[in-house]
Amino acid sequence: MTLHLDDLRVRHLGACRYDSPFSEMLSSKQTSPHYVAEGDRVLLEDTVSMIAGHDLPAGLVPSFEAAGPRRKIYFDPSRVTAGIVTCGGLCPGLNNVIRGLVQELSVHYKVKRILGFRNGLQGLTAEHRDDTIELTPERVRDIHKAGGTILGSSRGGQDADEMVDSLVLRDVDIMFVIGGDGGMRAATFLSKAIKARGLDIAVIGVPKTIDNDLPFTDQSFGFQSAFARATDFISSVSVEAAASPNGVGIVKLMGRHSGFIASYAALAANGADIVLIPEVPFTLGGPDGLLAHVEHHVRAKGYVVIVLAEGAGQDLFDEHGQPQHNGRGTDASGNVKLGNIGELLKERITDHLTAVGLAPTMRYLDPSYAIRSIAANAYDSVYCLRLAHAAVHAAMAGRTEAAVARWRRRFVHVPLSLMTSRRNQVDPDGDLWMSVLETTCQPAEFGSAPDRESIRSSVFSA
Ligand SMILES: Nc1ncnc2c1ncn2[C@@H]1O[C@H](COP(=O)(O)OP(=O)(O)OP(=O)(O)O)[C@@H](O)[C@H]1O
Ligand SMILES: O=P(O)(O)OC[C@H]1O[C@](O)(CO)[C@@H](O)[C@@H]1O
Ligand SMILES: [Mg+2]
Repeated sequence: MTLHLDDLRVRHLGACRYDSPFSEMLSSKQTSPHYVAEGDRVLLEDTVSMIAGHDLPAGLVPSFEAAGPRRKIYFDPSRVTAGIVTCGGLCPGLNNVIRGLVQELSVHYKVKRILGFRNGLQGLTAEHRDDTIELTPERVRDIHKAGGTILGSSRGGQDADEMVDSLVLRDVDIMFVIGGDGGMRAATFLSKAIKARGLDIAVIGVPKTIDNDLPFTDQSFGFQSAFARATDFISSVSVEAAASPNGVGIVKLMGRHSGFIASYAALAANGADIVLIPEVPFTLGGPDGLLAHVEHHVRAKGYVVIVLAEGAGQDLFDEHGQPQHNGRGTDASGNVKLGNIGELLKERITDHLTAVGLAPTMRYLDPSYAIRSIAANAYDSVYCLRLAHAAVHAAMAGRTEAAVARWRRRFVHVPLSLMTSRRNQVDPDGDLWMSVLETTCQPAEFGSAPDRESIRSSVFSA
């Protein structure tokens, strides 16, 4: 998908006429390696060949609007009511973002009121629209020390007009949606319904998910905290497997259809022999298959450690007649339910090793929610705070139907339509996966795996 400058422009509600509380501080700000001045833009691409490929003057190559405080703002802060909602799966840092939004809105912009809508976007339905939490700096003082979200979260669809009615009835002028791909779709959906009704309400998305499956951001917040926590479980099964005859240590990690958590956790723990991710299909049998490779490790060093992304090997269920493990169907938000690849591999590895006389000692861990229900680590805490600041500046400046993100280490405004345009996945031909192969010394592919694109399209078609 070739992007042009116009594809990266975000919608503005109108002219900014009010003085910003930051206007004095900004008077001397210039673009530098450490700051992007108001009006300057951040390049989408960062190699000479990619830039040259556009054959355009610098000002016309694709670029994002820089995030950050403006000299003039669209809303009169004294008349602003802000709303905040958290949706989808839990993620370290949700409370940090809420706290950052409340502090910036209250302390610097001195907005009139901040409402926390409960339990995801269902909190914007007629049934729940009045069940809000008044958010103040005192109320959020210590919330960043705990995982989860003080507002609650949920999955499932809501009617756009009903949600817009709630914003109107609660006098909300700016709405912050903290969510993953689903939440960003919801924010898009909400923004378009607001525009269709000619309403002056800004919607700003703060991209969230441990999966890191969102595009146009360096990383989604919470991802680092989650994969850091996952390394503890990899270390545990490595100790267990190494101390057992024919030890087989397996850790199954979240990440839905993206293998970032498994890849980064394996690199961080630096102890895995095999990493399996959704983006790289594998076969079980045959001389080059996974089972033969597992057997090789057990024979050569007495044990094997496998880091398994929950979305890996989904194509195997049909081929291997394992419907009992295959979730099939979708969750309330329409996300495909994954088959339990951990159970399938446990069974197939146990059968294979037993058949060749290497009865295994299986050590299997599925940390599942343990890696996403924790508080944010120091890195994500800072990242969440700065995303929150950027989100408030964007909303107060009348940007809408946009998300705030960090792109090539600069904070930028990304059109919501781009945030949901594709799923961010590990590139099997990219440098991250190359690092995994260099670290594990596993083959680039196990057996003559099916065509990657056919796997990808079949998994994501639901
Ligand atoms: N296609 C869609 N159109 C409109 N709204 C959607 C859509 N998909 C999801 N949503 C809304 O976004 C909310 C969250 O979506 P979802 O449950 O998929 O989690 P998410 O935001 O992707 O987060 P995570 O991936 O971290 O779990 C849903 O409850 C629903 O309100
Ligand atoms: O929260 P639920 O509905 O159990 O969904 C779990 C899914 O949510 C995530 O944690 C975030 O999308 C995925 O990694 C995981 O597959
Ligand atoms: Mg999602």
